[in-house]
Amino acid sequence: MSRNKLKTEKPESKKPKGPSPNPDVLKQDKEPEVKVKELVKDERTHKVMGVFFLLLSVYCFIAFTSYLFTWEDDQDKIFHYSTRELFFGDVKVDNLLGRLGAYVSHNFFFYGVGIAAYLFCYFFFIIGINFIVGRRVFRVWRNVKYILFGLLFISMAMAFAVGGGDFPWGGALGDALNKWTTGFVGKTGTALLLLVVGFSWLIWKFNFDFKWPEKKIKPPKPVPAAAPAAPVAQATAAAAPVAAIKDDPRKNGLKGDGGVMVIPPHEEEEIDEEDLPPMQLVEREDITVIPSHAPYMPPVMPDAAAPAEIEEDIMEEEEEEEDPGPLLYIEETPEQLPTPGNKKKNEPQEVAFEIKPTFQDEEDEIEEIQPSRPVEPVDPYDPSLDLRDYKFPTLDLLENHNADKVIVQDTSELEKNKNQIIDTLKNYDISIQKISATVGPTVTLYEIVPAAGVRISRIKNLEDDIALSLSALGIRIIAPIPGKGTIGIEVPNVKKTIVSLKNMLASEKFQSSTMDLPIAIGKKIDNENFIADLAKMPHLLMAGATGQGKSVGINTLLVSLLYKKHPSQLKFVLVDPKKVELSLYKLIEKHFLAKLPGEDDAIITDTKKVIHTLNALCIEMDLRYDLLKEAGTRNIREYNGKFTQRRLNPLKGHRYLPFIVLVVDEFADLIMTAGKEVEMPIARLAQLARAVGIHLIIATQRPSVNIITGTIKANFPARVAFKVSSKIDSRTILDIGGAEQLIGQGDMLVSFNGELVRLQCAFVDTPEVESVAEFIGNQKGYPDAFLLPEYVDDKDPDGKELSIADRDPLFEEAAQVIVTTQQGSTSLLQRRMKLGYNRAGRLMDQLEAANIVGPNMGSKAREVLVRTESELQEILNNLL
Ligand SMILES: Nc1ncnc2c1ncn2[C@@H]1O[C@H](COP(=O)(O)OP(=O)(O)OP(=O)(O)O)[C@@H](O)[C@H]1O
Repeated sequence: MSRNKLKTEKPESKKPKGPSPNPDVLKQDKEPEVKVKELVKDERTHKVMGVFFLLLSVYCFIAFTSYLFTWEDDQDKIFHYSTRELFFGDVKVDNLLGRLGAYVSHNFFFYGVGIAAYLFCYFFFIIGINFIVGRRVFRVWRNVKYILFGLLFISMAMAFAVGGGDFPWGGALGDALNKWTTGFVGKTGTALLLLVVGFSWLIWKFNFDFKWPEKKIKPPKPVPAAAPAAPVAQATAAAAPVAAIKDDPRKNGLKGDGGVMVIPPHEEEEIDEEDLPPMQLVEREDITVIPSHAPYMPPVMPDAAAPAEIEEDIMEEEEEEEDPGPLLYIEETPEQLPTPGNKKKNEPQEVAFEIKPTFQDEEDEIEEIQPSRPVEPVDPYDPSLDLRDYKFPTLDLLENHNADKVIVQDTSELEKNKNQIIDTLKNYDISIQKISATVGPTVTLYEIVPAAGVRISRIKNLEDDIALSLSALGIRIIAPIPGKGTIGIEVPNVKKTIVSLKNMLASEKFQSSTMDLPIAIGKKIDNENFIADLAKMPHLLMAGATGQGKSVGINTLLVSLLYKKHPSQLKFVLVDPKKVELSLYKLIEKHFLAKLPGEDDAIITDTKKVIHTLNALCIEMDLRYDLLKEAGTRNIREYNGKFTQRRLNPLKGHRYLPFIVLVVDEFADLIMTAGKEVEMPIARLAQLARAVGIHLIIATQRPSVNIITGTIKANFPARVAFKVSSKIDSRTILDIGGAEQLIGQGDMLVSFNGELVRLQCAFVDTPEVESVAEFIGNQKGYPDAFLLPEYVDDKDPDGKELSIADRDPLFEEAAQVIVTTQQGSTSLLQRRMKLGYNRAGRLMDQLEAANIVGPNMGSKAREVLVRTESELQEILNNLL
C-alpha cells in the first residue's frame, strides 16, 4: 500500500513549472498586467513629455528674446546678487519671464554660446514634436549634429564679427574659440576659415545649383558642335537625342538653357531624407483611390484632382522612374564620351556623380543588385500610420471570471479517485508502482507507472472496462502517454475552473509572443497556456455538438487576435449563417473586417454571398500570388518585409498585405445548401492560401463525413473537437475517438502537429466581446471595410452584358487607365482597380465595343486605339 501512496506533494514539487494548484503560484503567473515599464512606454507619457519639451522651447524662446532687450539691466543684477538672492530674494528684473528667465538667458548667452542659444529652442522643439506625434518627424541625431555644429560655428562667427561689443553675441564659448583661432591663424585666417566652413556647410546641406551655370555655358557650344564634330555617324546620331533630351524636360527644371546636368541626384537625396514623413501622410489620403499605399510616392497627390490628372501624375512618376535610366545613361555613358574631345571637357565630374542614381533607379528590375548596392538608410514604411492613433484594447475590458481562486482541488477527492483507480486496476490484476496526480482546470490527470512486468497493451485493451468500473463521467484513458511510458487516466474535477481569456492574454507567453497570428486557445491539463500561431496551423477546423463551447471558442480566437494585431495587419471575413453569433463584430467593420465591394453588411449571412465571398478570396489569393511572384518572394512575411523596406514599388501594384482570416461559423449549413460551390473554393483556399496570408477557421456542429469531406480534412491539419455525440463523430474530426468523452463547456481536444492535447478552452463572455468591439469601434477607422476583389458569377445573366448602354459603372475609369497607360491589359485593370478577373475581362470587352481597345490577342495585351485623353473624352461624351 505504501508503494502506491498518492503523491499529494506532487503539486508542490511542480510549483516552479507552474502546474501547481496552489492559487498563489497561479496568481503570480497570471497577473503581470500592470507594468511600470509599460506605463513609461505608454503613448500618453510620451505626449506629456512632448508638451513639456514644446513649452520648454517656447519658454526659452521668450526668455531669450526678452533678454535681447533687457540684458543690460538684468545682467547687472545677476552679477550683483548671489544665486540664492536671485531665487529667493525680492530682486526685480525686466525679463518677461522674471528672474528665472533672466538667469537662464544670461547663462545661455553670457556663459554659454551667445545668440546661438536659440538653437536650444529648436532642439527642444523637435524633441517635443517627435514625442507628441509619436514618431520620428524630425531626425534627432541628424539635428543634434547640425545643432552642435551651429553652436560652435555661430558662437565663434558672432564673437569674431561683433565680439568687441558689450552684448555677449558669441558667449564665452565663442570668445574662447575666437581667441584661440585668431591667435593661431590671425584675423584674416580666422575670417577665411569661417567662410570656408560656413560655405562648405551650406553647400553640403543645400547642394546649390551655383555650379550649373558654369557647366551649362559649355554644353550649348558642344551640343551644336557635337553633330558636326563627331566624325562617326553613330556618334552624331547619339548626340542628337542627347541634345533633344537635354532641351526637353530637365532643362526647364533647371531654369537654365544649357541643360546638361541631371536632377536625379537631388531627387534621390530628397527622397531619402526628411521628405519621407510628409510623403507618408499623403499616402494615407490615397488609401481609397489606389489599393496600395505609396511609401515613396511623391508628396503631390491631389486627392481632389480628376482621375485623369491623377493617372497622368502617376504616369509621369513612372516615366521619371524609368526614363532617368536611359537618360542618365546617355549622358554618362562613355559610348559618346570617349570619342573626340568636346565631351571630355566638362563631363568626367558629372559621370562620377551621376552613375549611382542610375543603378538605384533600376532597383525594381534588378533584384540581385540590391543587397550589394549601398543603400542609404530609408525610414521603413509603417502600414499602421493610416491609423496611427489606434489603441489596442486594454485588458480591463475583459473579466477574470474568478479564474484565480477556484483551482484548489479537494485532497479528499484526489484520495478517493486514487483509491478507486488502484482498486479497479487490482480487479484486473494490474498492480501499480507509482501514481501521481496533476490537477487541471477541468480534469485531473492520474499518471500511473505499472509494476514491472505489466504490459501497457494489456491496460489499453482493458480501457473500456476500466472506464466502466471507474464509472465516472468523461474518463479518458491514455495508454501510454506519448513519450512517457506511463498511463494516464483523466478524471473530471467535481469543481471546474474557468480559464479566463483575460489571464491568458495577460500571460508573459502571449504578451511577448512574436507569432504572426497568435491565438490563446486554452490551458493544458498541467495548466500551461496553449498559445499557437494560426499562421502556422495554417487553418483550423472546429467541431462540437451544440452548446459545447464552439462559439465561445471562436470568440476566444478572434479576441486574441484583436489584442495583438493592428487593423492594418489583419482583416476578418466573417461568415455567420446563424446570423447572431458574429454580429457583435459589426462594430469593428471599418477596422478589421473585409467585405465585397458594394455590400452593406460585412458579416455574411446569405449563402449566395458566401459563395461570392469565397471566390473573391480565391481571386485575392491569386492576385497576391502574382504580387509575390513579381517581388521574388515566397511568402507574405518576406513580401511585406520587402515592401516595408520600400523595395517594392506601389505604382506597380505592390501594397502592404494584411493577413486575412476567414471564419465560418456554421459550415454544415453551407455545405447542405451550396455543396460543391462552397467546398471547392474552401478546399482551394485551404490548399494554397497559407503562403499569401489567408487562413481559415471553419466550425461545424455536425462533424459527419459528408460535411467534413476528405478534401476538406486533408487540408486542415489542425483540428479542434469539443464534445461530440459519438465516437464516430470524434473519428471524423480527429481520426481518433475521445471527443465523445469530453465533458463540455469548453473541454476540448486539439489535434495539431501530430499530437492530441486536451485543453480547457479559454472563456470570454459575450459582454466582454462587446466591450472589446465597442472599444475598437469607437476609434477612428478606415473609411470603409477592407474591400475584397470583385467577383462576378459567370452564371449571373448580368455578367455577360456587353451593350454600351448598360456598361459597367467603372467603364470610364477603366478607359482612362487604359488610355493613360497605353496598355490594353486586363491584369493591369485588375491591379489598378482591384477588380476580379471576370469583371476586368468584361470591362475590356466593353472597351472593345466602344472602340477604345482592339480585339483580344490571346496572351498579348490588346491594342489601345485611343491615343490621347482628349480623344477619349470625345468618345466618352459621344457615348453618353
Ligand atoms: N471555455 C468555456 N469555459 C466555460 N464555460 C464555457 C466555455 N465554453 C462554453 N461554455 C459554456 O457553454 C455554453 C455554450 O457555449 P457555446 O455557446 O459556445 O456553445 P456552442 O457550441 O457554440 O453552441 P451552439 O452550437 O448551439 O451555438 C456557454 O454559454 C458557456 O456557459
